[in-house]
Amino acid sequence: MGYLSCNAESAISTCDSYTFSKNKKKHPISNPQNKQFKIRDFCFADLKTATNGFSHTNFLGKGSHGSVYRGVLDDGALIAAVKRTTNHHTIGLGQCTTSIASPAENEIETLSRVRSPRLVNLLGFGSDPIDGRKLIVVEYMPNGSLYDLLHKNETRPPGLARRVKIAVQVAKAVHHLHSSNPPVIHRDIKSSNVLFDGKWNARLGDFGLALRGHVEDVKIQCTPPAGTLGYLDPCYLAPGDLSAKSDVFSFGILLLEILSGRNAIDLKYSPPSVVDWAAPFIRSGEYAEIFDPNIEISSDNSGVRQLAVLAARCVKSTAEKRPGMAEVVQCLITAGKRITSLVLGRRRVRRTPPPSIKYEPLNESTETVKASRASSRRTRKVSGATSVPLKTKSNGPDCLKSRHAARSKSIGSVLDIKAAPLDSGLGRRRGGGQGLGVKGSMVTMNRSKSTGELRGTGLVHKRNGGIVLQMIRNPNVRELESSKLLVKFR
Ligand SMILES: Nc1ncnc2c1ncn2[C@@H]1O[C@H](COP(=O)(O)OP(=O)(O)OP(=O)(O)O)[C@@H](O)[C@H]1O
Repeated sequence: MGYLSCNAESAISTCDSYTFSKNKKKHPISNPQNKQFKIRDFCFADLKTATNGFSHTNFLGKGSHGSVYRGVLDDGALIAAVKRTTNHHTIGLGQCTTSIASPAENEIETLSRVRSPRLVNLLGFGSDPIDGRKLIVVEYMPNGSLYDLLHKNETRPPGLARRVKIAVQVAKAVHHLHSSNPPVIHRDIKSSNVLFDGKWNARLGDFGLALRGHVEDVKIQCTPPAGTLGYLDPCYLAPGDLSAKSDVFSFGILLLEILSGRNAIDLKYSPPSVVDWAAPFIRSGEYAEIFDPNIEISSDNSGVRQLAVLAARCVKSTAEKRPGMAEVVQCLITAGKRITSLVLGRRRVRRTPPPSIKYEPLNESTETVKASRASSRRTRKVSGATSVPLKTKSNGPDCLKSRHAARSKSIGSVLDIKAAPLDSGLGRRRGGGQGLGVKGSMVTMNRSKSTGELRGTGLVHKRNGGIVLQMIRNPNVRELESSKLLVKFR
């Protein structure tokens, strides 16, 4: 994808203290945040040998500013990625004043000042003695990019817990940049710039467009907007519009991409923009709709709602209304915990058979009922409705007789459902349920101890060959979210 940037060759540089200076690179740069680490000035011949003469076999990929090669250095002790830039074009840094910074120079300058286990860190640099083109040597990421994982993964798509873990790691990377002094605004957060290290931890890379400095600094005030289409903050139209919140917007797009598995701009969808596509679902509370249909999710999990709402907040059209990255990190961690606890719950349920639950249908014969929720897209769509179909394995007319008012595997825990005829002494009909015109059974629900939250009363109905559980308003349960069945109370 191309950059929206003003790469004016005539750009002139500022004399601000952060601009990369040719004089500085003669000697290794010590990193102020990690005094131990020295940025190395590699000899071109060594980099050429390390990459087998920039051969095809060492080729890792090509970006807008150059090709990347795997390099073996220090007699095999160091494996690095060597980015060989293809041209001298500038990223418009410092167009108000006097020097030209290429993306490579900018990347070296920025990365030599920040260092984190969440970033693809700079190891050193070099330059081609013939044409002076820069070579950037960074940590080698052997497991590809997040873009590949999400969009080119032919095997199993990553599950929700893993996606959230990745989102947390990227959010921490961005937070680290924003909280550096002076702050760094990445300006190009996207899935192809998130790479996986040897332990499959996500790292943020490609600092070609990054800006280091305070927003009021001359350099930032003079640098034209740049970024990748689809991720670019719509508020960022002029240099003076730039703030850390532009990164928050791009991160929000990335989060939507991670959750949905669709591209930031995807012509297979209508509308093609992931924001335009996801926003109506989130606005109407149909959070589950924005999640990748290839992964198991529990639409009634509060973590799911939290993720969707967080993504929506990050991509708000007003920059000031977007959260800061510290809040984003916290929110993702909380959501991740909720999701992980559910996954653990599900595993537990798989190992131990669910307890039998007494079910007393209208004919007063006692049946055992297991609670589950349908995981179909159709069912998720009903999340905003008054009642939720509880899909049973049998969809036939006899499904009421089938063992349960079921819950999908994705929910992970079992609901105790005790049902009794309306006219039995077990429950008293209150308010809801009158309009369905189907004689139902009164049920009381208690969530299993492992995850315990749901309590309420409802009606079981036979409808369209399936079972419908209609919850009746429980004055003690105020929030829809309290229900683990995504039932909207009347
Ligand atoms: N540190 C690295 N380790 C391993 N592979 C890398 C590394 N850095 C980049 N690559 C590979 O090289 C490719 C090109 O990377 P580069 O950062 O130049 O461009 P990009 O991010 O894909 O695109 P653009 O330049 O348009 O942002 C990437 O797709 C990635 O697969």
